[in-house]
Amino acid sequence: MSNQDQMKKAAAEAALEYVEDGMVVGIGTGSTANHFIDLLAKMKGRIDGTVASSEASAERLRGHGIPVLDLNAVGPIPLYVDGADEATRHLHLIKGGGGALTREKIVAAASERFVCIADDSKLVNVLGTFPLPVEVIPMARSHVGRAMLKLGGQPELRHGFTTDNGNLILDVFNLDMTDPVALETEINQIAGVVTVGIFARRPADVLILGGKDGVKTLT
Ligand SMILES: O=C(CO)[C@H](O)[C@H](O)COP(=O)(O)O
Repeated sequence: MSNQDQMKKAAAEAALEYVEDGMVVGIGTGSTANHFIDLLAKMKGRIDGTVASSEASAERLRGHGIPVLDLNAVGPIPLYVDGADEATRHLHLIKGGGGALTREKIVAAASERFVCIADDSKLVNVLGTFPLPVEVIPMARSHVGRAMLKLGGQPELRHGFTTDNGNLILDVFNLDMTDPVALETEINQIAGVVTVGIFARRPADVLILGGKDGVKTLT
């Protein structure tokens, strides 16, 4: 396992502390979330089930014999655990590197506590070095692309990729993200945008970062 992967795993392990008996746990997507799934398997008898943010995570959960529930069949979720592509000290995030941003944002919104887990290379002062994923309805691809250019970004279609919802992803480079709440609101309002990968209006509540000197928690 690479050093970075060990740091991801250490963050995932620390997140287990937030899991309580009888909980339904929201589960993110990506390599850090996968560590969390594998670790959660050891305590699967203690939770009521999970809600997955992607088909890939649902499949991994089921592979461990962990029940996966429909979000519509559960009430508010007490805990959501997921990774991020970038995070700030204000717990604002960029997500969607794995293309699961829409379901991730839905599960995060439906959750009372969002614990974000990452290796500490993801911590940044200002979001935006990582290209911003935007999920778009296919017929709106060019329209949304032009809107991104107007905002000062350079959109690139994620070739050969379709989301779990049947949509496309534009990865947008070089956006000014000094006010992530305002930019999230602005991009959300563009017709054809399903979800923008800025998680600032609903930031994480806890950020657990694995590093070479152990795990740090920001709240
Ligand atoms: O937003 C995501 C998927 O849509 C992931 O959380 C993000 O891409 C981080 O992935 P990883 O844990 O593999 O570094």
